[in-house]
This record gives sequence, structure tokens and C-alpha cells, in this order.
Amino acid sequence: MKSLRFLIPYLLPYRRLLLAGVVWLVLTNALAMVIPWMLKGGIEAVEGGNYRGLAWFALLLALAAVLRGGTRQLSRLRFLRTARRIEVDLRRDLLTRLLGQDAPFFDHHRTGDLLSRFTNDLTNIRMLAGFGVLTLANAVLVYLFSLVMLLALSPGLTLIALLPYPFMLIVVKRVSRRLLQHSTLVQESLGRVSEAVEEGVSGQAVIRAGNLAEDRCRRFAELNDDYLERNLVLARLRALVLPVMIVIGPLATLLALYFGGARVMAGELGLGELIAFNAYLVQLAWPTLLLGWVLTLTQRAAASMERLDPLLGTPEPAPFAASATRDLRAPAMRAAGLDFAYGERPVLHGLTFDIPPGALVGVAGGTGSGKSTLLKLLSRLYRPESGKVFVDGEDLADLDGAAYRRRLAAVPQEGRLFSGTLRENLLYGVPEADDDLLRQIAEAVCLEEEVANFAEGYATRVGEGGLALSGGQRQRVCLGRALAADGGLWLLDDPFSHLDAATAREVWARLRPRLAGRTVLLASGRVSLFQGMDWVLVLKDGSICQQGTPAELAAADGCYARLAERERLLAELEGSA
Ligand SMILES: Nc1ncnc2c1ncn2[C@@H]1O[C@H](COP(=O)(O)OP(=O)(O)OP(=O)(O)O)[C@@H](O)[C@H]1O
Repeated sequence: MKSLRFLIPYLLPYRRLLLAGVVWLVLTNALAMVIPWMLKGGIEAVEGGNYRGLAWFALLLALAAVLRGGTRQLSRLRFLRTARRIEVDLRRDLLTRLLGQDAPFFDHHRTGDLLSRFTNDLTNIRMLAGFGVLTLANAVLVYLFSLVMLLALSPGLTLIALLPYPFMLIVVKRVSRRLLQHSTLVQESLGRVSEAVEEGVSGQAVIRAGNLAEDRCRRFAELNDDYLERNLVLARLRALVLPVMIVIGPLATLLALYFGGARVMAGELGLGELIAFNAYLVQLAWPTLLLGWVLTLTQRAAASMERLDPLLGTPEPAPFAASATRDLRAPAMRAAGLDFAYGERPVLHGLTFDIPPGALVGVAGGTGSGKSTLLKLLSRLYRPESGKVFVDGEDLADLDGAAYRRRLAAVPQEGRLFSGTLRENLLYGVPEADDDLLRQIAEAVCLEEEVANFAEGYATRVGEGGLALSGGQRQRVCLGRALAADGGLWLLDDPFSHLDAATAREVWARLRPRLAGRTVLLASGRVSLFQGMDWVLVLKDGSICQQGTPAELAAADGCYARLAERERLLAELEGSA
């Protein structure tokens, strides 16, 4: 249960609210204790023929019951409000930490599974922090108060009536470990179901185009069956606890009635006392029953907390870089013997190069040669296995991440747009930008004509992930977004891959003057874009096979020349087609 300790810092800010809840709860239980005592007084009044006394006891009993209803509501609201606030705090912290994770984290966690942590796991924790804590606190108070009253009425009978309770503790202890294990399995299984739904929605176009719906449905059915199976095991475990909890109360009453009845007949106990004794016992029944439920709730929340641990257990990320303070200084970049592997799979081998500040550098190479991976290392999304990257002579690993991001304008290969308008997407991170800048940016990435043809212009909504735009339009919006934010170091990962050769050349021609004075690395499979650049690194199977000026490389008989030749042949083929 150590995982539940994570909850304590989240409970602390609400200790006053919780304390108020506890105070109302104490009052509720004190009033609950009055009721059987009034019952006892009423019965004794009946036995003594005291009608006036009976009326008073009845009135007080009713008053206690009404007041108890009110205080109960007041305490409930405080506990549940605390739980809702904790849920909000946890959700906020989760997202902050998620956004602070580096790329390998996302390689190892599935989207649906991460999403289910924000929904199902948080609900489990909220349930425990609200109903769970309330029920537990209430049970402790009911047990304490009732025990005092039971002992006051008859210590001997109390011992007899409470005999079944240790049996309950044994069952609870035996089942709770297994409940935790199976709750974890259920949450993991739900993560896989969520993952399949997420993939089904985001990949719907591919599923339809490839006629994969039947296969996806079959896999989904398997995942669902697995989820059902694991839930059934959990339900069977819970079913072991509930009957025990249900039986305990009546069993105690039975013992009290049998042995207490004998004492009443022997004249050792009053009838009113026996009835009050039973009424106190009955008050134990409901909290006892709910304890079984709290047990499963606790195990589910503990399993959920363990799933949040990889995120919440990481140090709080540094404050995110403010967009207003972009750093436009062009850095010198140097790599010394960079090696990198995705898990066990080596991808980059001993990359060494030197780029002076303000240089325009191409990164050439065939598909899968490691271009994107190199740019990811330079943008510090991944860290090299061995070797170092130096930025202005300083080790990239030692640099302040936020300061480095302020200097960086990175355009990933598959740029992602956010739900919202075209304007919002182009000016993300530069909210103070005006229409003038917006138009300049659109012009620089050759979007102005297309936007003019959209009925709503820059107010056009791009759809989730930019689905309402073409792949090429999405790429250009991402380029425009980087242009609006700007930075001294530009890492462009094949940002023209969805554009035809002519448009790619046009966008690049418009972009180049705007990048003057920046250090720029452009990765692309199109060698023609590297003309006039200061330097080109040519990658092959994760190693640098050549580097030099484009003219030198074109003149030499090497992998660059072969890439150029292949591009020329492809262009000829396209032309003749
Ligand atoms: N997240 C990842 N996990 C595991 N392997 C990966 C991952 N990303 C890329 N790879 C592998 O690393 C190798 C280099 O990929 P990379 O994307 O860097 O190549 P690239 O030159 O940019 O290719 P392309 O031009 O097709 O985009 C490939 O073999 C690829 O399968």
C-alpha cells in the first residue's frame, strides 16, 4: 500500500476542509448514539407506565434523527469536495509531467494506456479520496462510539456479540493482496482496450482504405474478452468479501439476542437495555458492509496510483519556456563520435561533424538512414548512447533544457496541428503576433493563395490533428509555426516530404532568406534542395558516408552522387508519366 502514500501531499492542502468534514462526522455519530439511548428510555417509560416520559423520548429521538441527517450531509459534502479538488490537482500534475517527459518515455508507453490513466485511474483515486476516506472515517467513529455504548450497557454481552468480527479481519487480510494484483491486471487490460479505440479513431482512414475493419474488430473483441475475463476474476474475489461482511452483522445480533435474552429472563438485564444494545449493534452492520467495498476501492486506487507512479514519481519539470524570450543567437554545433540505439537496435554509429555558427547544412540520406534520429538527438529529444553534442562548445547534456528550447526552432517530419483555427496554429506560442506577421508567414510558406480560397480564411478550423488540411498544407503550417516563433538553431526534418518537387523548391526559396544568420540543418531525401548550401552530411545506414560542400560531393563518385542520380531518374520518370 506504499503507493497510496503519494496521495498524502495531495490531501494536505485540503486538511482544513477535511477537518471540517471530520467534525461534522463526529457530530453525526454522536447524534446516532443518542437514538438507541432514547429507545431504551422510551421502553423503560412504557414499562413504568410513564406516557409523558415516552412522548419526550420519542420527540428527542426524532430530533436527533433529523439533526443527524443535516450534519451527515454537511460532512459528506466536505469529503467529496476534497476528492474532486484532489482529482483536479492530480490531473494537472499528470499533464505537466507528461509534457516534461523525453521521447523514449513515449516510445515505451501506449497512447490509449496513458489516456486511461487520466480517466479510469483518476476516477479510482477520486473514489477512494472521497467515498473511501469518508466511509473509513465513519466506520472508525461508529466502531469507537458504539463500542463505548455497548460496553456501558453490558461488557460481557459485548465480548460475546463481537466474537464474529476477528473472523472478518482474517478474510479481509487473505483476499486483499490478490485484490491488488487483479486490480492492476484489470487496469492494464483496460489500457489496451483504450489503446485499440484510440487507434481505431485516429487510424480510421487507413482502416477503411485497407479494408482492415474486420481484422480490427476481431482484435478488439479479443481485447474485450480479456478485459471481461480479468474483471470476472476480480468480481469473484470481491464476491468472497461481501457475503462475509453481510453475515457478520446478523450473526452478532443473533448472539446478542440469544445470550442477552437469557439475561433479561434471569433479571440481570433490562428489556430496554437489550433493545438499545441491539440497536447499537445494528449501527455497526452498515459500516461493516461498506468496509468490504472500501477494501476493493483501496486496492483499485493503489493499483491506479502505481500506474501513475512512472509519471508522478518523476521530478517536476522546469517551468516551460516562455515564448516571448526567444533566443536568436546562431550556435556552433559539433558532434563527436555519436552512437545511438533505440532499445537494443543500433541506429547511429560514430557521427562526427563540425558546423560553424550561421551555417546552412543539409542532411542527406536514403530512407531509414538515420536523418530524423540525428535531428532528434540534436534537439535533445533523445540522448546519445556515447559521444557528445557540443553547442557553442558546451555539452548539450549539461545545458538548461528550457534555455535550449528557446533557441530551437524544430520542425518534425510529421508535424502535428492542434484543434483550432489556421491562425491559432500558425501563431502558436506567439499569441501577441498581429495580422501582418500572419500574412508574412503564410506567404513565406506558400500558403496565402490556398488560404484565400478557404471560405473562412485564417479562421478555418483545421480539425483534430489538422485532418481538414492536406498533408502538404499541414507541413507548411508547421513550418510557418516555427517561423513565427523563430530561433537561432533550426532543425528541419524533411518538412517538404508531402510537397511536389516544384512546390518544395518554391517554399525553400522563400524560406532561405528568412533563415539568414541562423544555424540551419535541413534533413531531406531530395538532394536538389541542398544546392548552394554551406555543407552537407550524407548518411548511410546510420554512418556518415560523405560530407562536404554540395559541389564537392556532386563531383565525387560517392553516395551523394548516387542519391542525386536516383532523384534525377525519378524526376524523369515522373515527367514522362
Ligand atoms: N522510435 C523508434 N523506435 C525504434 N526504432 C526506430 C524509431 N524511430 C526510428 N527507428 C528506426 O531507426 C532507423 C532510422 O530511422 P530514421 O527515422 O532516423 O531514418 P530517416 O533517415 O529519417 O528515414 P526517412 O527518410 O524514411 O524518414 C530506422 O531503421 C527506423 O526503423
